[in-house]
Amino acid sequence: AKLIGVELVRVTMPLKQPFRTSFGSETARDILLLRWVRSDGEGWGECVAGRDPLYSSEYTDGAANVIRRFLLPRLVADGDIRAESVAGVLEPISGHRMAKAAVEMAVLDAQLRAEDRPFAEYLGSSRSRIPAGVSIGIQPSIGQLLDTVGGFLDEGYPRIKLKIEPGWDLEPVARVRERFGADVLLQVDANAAYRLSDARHLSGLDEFGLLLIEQPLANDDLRQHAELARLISTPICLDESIISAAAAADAIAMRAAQVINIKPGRVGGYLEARRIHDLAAAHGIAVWCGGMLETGLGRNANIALASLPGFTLPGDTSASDRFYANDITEPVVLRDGHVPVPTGPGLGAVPDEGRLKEFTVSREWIPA
Ligand SMILES: CC(=O)N[C@@H](Cc1ccc2ccccc2c1)C(=O)O
Ligand SMILES: [Mg+2]
Repeated sequence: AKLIGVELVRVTMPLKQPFRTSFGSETARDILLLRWVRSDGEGWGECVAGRDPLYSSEYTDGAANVIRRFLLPRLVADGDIRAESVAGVLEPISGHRMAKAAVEMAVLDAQLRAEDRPFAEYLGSSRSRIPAGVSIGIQPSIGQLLDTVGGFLDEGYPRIKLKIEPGWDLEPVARVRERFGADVLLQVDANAAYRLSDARHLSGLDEFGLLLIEQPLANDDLRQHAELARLISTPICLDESIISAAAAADAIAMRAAQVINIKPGRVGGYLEARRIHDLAAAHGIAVWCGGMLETGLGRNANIALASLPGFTLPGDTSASDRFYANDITEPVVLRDGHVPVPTGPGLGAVPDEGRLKEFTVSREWIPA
């Protein structure tokens, strides 16, 4: 089918509460969406980059720029690009994985819709729903943390993740354990806030029976994570460090990660994400699907990916209303601690025109 053109749509989604991590606090999500228009239909992609380059070196304006100037021209030149070819065609462009992932996602959505195929069927997965975890930011006080945790447990979330940083780690975990007991599935995410010299301090988490500690050290330091893994008993999970299947192979071989958080945007797309799932499964490494405060577009695609069998731990695939009062798609809803795997064609969701309009900041049409 012929490519007619691509539309870059910038939306700003206000968060219900500020979301604070060790790298900053966010009150709204600045998101770049792509509408991939073919002669036989269209597809949507979502770029997970933040407005500012804090979680990673990518940022929303930069992604829009690299897509407009370097990624689209190469794909348009190809004529009738298929999703499975996008990564190869874009390989000469160095980095920009989140931007590349957004483009591949839009191509994949359009392709699957044209074939009337649900993403889960394309992946060969069969679960109809998956358990959903929830990520809780650093709170202003222990009291507010306990209220927030209690609220999400009351909603039925089967797994709680707490953001931690130096000065907000042992006590919050101890107080959550004290209030909610030892059986709650509990994990922490440091977003690279610690150093190897903090190992003794971090071993203080070992008594709390956490599922894992996510990305305790610097994004580019597998060796130090392997050292830390010998000094603490809490399993180490990597997020920011795992930027590709090759990086996952290194982390597994070096024992720098016992668990891997898979984020399609971070690794360059859903097809690379599946390769990491397959690699981890071959090594007996558990994976779960991370979140980037996606709209229902990325959220539904993540849920379909997370329905693959190797995703054995609940991911950050919370309901839409965890972050947003209104989503730009039909909201993802939590039921009995699970979210449904989308069954419609493509990646499973389309924007509601009215909602999209409400949050749109700018639209830019790029003819093929
Ligand atoms: C759900 C969760 O904890 N996500 C990320 C952190 C994160 C949080 C907020 C973000 C906002 C804009 C861009 C990137 C962001 C990444 C994580 O697992 O580490
Ligand atoms: Mg993380």
